[in-house]
Amino acid sequence: MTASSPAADDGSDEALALLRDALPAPGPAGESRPQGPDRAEPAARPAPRHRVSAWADARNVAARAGRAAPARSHRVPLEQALGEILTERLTALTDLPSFDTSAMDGWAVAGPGPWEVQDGGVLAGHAAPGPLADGEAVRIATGARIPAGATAVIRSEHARTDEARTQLQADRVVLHGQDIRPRGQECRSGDVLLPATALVTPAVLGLAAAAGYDELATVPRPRVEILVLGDELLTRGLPHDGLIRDALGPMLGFWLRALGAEVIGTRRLKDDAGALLAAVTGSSADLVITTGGTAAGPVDHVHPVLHKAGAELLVDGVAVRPGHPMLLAQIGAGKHLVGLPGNPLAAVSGLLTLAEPLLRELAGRARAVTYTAPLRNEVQGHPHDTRLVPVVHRAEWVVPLHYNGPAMLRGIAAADGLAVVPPGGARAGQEVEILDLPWAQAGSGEGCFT
Ligand SMILES: Nc1nc2c(c(=O)[nH]1)N[C@H]1C(S)=C(S)[C@@H](COP(=O)(O)OP(=O)(O)OC[C@H]3O[C@@H](n4cnc5c(N)ncnc54)[C@H](O)[C@@H]3O)O[C@H]1N2
Ligand code: MOO
Repeated sequence: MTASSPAADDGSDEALALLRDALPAPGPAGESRPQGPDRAEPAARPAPRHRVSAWADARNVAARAGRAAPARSHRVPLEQALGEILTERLTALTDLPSFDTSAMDGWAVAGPGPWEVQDGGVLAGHAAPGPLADGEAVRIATGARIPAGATAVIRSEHARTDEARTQLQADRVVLHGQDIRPRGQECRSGDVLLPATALVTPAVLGLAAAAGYDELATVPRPRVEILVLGDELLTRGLPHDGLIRDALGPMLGFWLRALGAEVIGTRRLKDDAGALLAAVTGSSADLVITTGGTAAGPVDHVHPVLHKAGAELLVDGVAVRPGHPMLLAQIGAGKHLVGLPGNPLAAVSGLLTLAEPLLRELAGRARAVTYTAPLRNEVQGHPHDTRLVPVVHRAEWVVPLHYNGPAMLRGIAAADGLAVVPPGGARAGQEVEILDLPWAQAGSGEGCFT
């Protein structure tokens, strides 16, 4: 990396710690150093069981698995369709507006002025008003029906009545049809408003309601069950006696929902192969997510359980740091399991590498437009593997964050996204692909991460 920060040009820089992988840093930051064949590794490490997939290939396999699942559609009340993808075109069920309507509060007038003011007035949502003859005017509210015979609306501030309030005079020229929204101005019944494949946003819900819909046909959110594995995990209080807090249970459900999933449950299981087998084979979810137990330790049960369950491993290890033991398996017809490594940032890496493309395709969503941004600082690479490194946006740059070790969430919690650093690393100024976090906005990410 560059020896000194070149970018002490904004107030936040002191809070931005740069990657120091090249330094022999002791302590927690040292964990961010890539582990690989070039580095000293425990002598006891077993030989790899299989060929790991390249990072981009693994994502493609996950996306293909999602695309291969049978197409699904359901019809749900509008409010339940938010965030889902339309499976049918949104066709107007009515003209919009559905009647000639006043665009302003004022007077509906017929023919040239001055006009004789009629009794009463026309309000939005009320019964059809009586017709106007030439030379007549009536008070009218925005959104009210235009009386038959009316030729224009004059805004209240552009006309005056005499003292007796029986005669109306305009202050300016009145154009034929002014401030009248004609029926069908926005669409005619049967017009296609949105294609199937459109994402249902709050604005789409509004349009659908305006166009007469009570329900929408959409791709159901893929149903996901989360199994958090580990004897060492606590759900409350401070770590003690070798026990630690479960950092994944509180995070994954919301993250998966942001990725388009319906989370049907989060269960915590002890390191017990039988319990895991029963949970995996008994789950009704489209996607089971496990955390931990993916490696080859004495209580790492995911591989043996998948074998016992007759699952087909589609991805078994990915050349990415952190997260390389992640896996994807088919556990039944249209049913998948993503095994996330237990180290929390490694689990995030697995979530974005395998779960995101799979869920995206199952939910019928389009792939986010990929983009690159220049790194403000050099990032040391792994010799063979892709690295995913938390970054924040700063002006036109992305700045790599410290505390990016596999067991750390401090970097990612302050990040806007993850930089995809190719094997071998990336120079300062080099363009790298950025995976945005679902909630990130460019320029956010303040926090203490030095
Ligand atoms: N001999 C080898 N050992 C390890 C390798 C390897 O290649 N050879 N890979 C390492 C890497 S890299 C990772 S990542 C982990 C993956 O391990 P597992 O998926 O089997 O996960 P666990 O062993 O269950 O846990 C790892 C670590 O994470 C902590 N953890 C687990 N769950 C949670 C949670 N819900 N919240 C917070 N922390 C969690 C757990 O306590 C461990 O510290 O394997 C390495 N080992
Ligand atoms: O590097 Mo592991 O894959 O800690 O995540």
